[in-house]
Amino acid sequence: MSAVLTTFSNFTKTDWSTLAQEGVSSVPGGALAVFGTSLGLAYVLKYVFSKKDKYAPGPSQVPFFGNALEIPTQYTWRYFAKLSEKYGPMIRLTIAGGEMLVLNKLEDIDEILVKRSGNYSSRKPLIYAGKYRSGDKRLVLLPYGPLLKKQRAAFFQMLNAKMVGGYEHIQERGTMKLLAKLTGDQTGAYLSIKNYAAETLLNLVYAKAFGSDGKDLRTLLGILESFVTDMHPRAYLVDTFPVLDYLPNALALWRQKAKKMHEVEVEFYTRLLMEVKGRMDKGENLECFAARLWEDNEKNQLDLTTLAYVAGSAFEAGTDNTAGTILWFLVAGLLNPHTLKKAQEEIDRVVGADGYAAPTFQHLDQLPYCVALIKETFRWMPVAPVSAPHHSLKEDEYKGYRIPANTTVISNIWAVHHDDSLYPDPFTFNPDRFYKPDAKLRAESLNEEHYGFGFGQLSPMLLILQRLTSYSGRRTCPGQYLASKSVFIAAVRLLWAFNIEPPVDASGKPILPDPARCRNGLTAYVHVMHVACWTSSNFPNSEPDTFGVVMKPRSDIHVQTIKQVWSDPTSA
Ligand code: HEM
Repeated sequence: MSAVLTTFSNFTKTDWSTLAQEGVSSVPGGALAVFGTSLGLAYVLKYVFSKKDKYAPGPSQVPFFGNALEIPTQYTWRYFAKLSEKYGPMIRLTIAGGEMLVLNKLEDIDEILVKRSGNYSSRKPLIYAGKYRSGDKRLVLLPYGPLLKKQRAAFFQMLNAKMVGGYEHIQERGTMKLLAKLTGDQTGAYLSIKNYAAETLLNLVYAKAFGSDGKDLRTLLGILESFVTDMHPRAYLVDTFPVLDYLPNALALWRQKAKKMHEVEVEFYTRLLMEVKGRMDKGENLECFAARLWEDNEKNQLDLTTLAYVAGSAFEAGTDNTAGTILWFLVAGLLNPHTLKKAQEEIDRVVGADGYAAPTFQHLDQLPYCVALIKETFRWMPVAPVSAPHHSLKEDEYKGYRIPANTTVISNIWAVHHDDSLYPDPFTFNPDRFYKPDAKLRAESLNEEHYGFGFGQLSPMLLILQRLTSYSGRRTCPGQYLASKSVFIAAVRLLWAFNIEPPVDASGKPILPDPARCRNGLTAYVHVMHVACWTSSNFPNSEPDTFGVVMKPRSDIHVQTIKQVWSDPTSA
């Protein structure tokens, strides 16, 4: 009950004030009153008559708002899991007349999002964030159709399991920079991990590092922050009432604002892309996502703005999730020190305990416990606990329930990962559940047996199809092979270099993180950059709340090796 009340106050504070500022202010009062009354009536009628349909069960709805006032903007996954204890694994909710179906069980997700993916792989069309701000070109918001397929194919050509092998030296170099920073300054651990994720991606996408003035980093984070806010379906009134899009420009100030942002980001992403082209034209041999996009564009035939968005999307979608997972790895390790010890022993057995050589990707297949540790991190606390909302195209029926066209379908990854019929004793962090000392391990093994990257592409048939074609699944994370490797190499190298321990209080008692407390990853990021805070997201991702960690270098030799490798730009 208290959770619902807290949530309610969050909702009132943030979303509705945004609606009031951005939407209502741009419509004349009288027209709005008539419009509002008719809509109100329509919603009441819909509410009354919809009772005849057999929908999935769910909490009762109030007229007009439906369940909007009770859906929390934080810990949404726990709220959905709690509802499923009362109503069953499929839950119907409505938000201001819009249908929502929440799926908490793997079997339902598998049937709806995977087997019937042709109907459930679209996104809700967003007028503000999609049509105007993104010029209908941003992958993550694209409805299912030819442009989405083209963009995903382009992503897949650059980031499939085989191709990401070409980026390993960038990831290894990035982690060495991280270790070098941490041996010098422990206080900035949080920021260093954030920087590692951001800079590694910038390097992978555009073959460059952030300038020392931090200008590009600030611009990128500014775009990211405002975009995630803007794509909340309730951020702008026009997305709840699309008819407002017929208003002329003079009465729709939000439209000018969205178009302005579109211009800013197109200019920024195009500049980064053109820099890569300029370097290629001068004969530089660049190993990066943008260079491969240019090379493959004869085949892909994407226009310049689309190309700019495809490359920018890689940075936007990957930065915070990668950093958040590394932070969860630290939290899990602090609470379960025996797992870190076991992993360290394994690393020492493989590369030697003397500190002269750091583990690399070449060692992955000899580190089954470390692989299991990372997989368990993805399972235990998925950084995207509820998947990005999918959108159905046509009416459907499942298990006797009606699923109308245009339903928002949300899969609760966290609930699946804590289903004890799939993962016994699910709240215990236990890498042994994935430990297979005799299995033949590949980098892709990191992505198997959990659903941290969404649902639907790892069946053996699809994997074969993937290797033969550009098929990348309909909506699963196209950066997943890169992401899991970035997390793996960072975690394994942190373990190799440091003893990872909690800080202690005055009486010597360890101060442990509380795994139940987390915050939206982007909020924290933005907070660090001293920009205004924001509290809700359409694609909520989670990172642990502030926690203390002490990383003690394991020996002077380890420190020397790190310094030596880092100071030599040719080694990683
Ligand atoms: C640990 C890191 C990451 C996690 C846990 C993660 C997870 C996810 C999840 C759960 C989705 C939604 C899937 C769905 O709609 O069903 C997603 C979408 C996406 N991810 Fe990731 N991701 C990570 C890193 C990355 C990276 C590094 C990139 C790019 C290089 C990336 C690019 C994308 C894109 C473009 C989408 C939207 C796909 C679409 O709408 O079709 N992600 N990710």
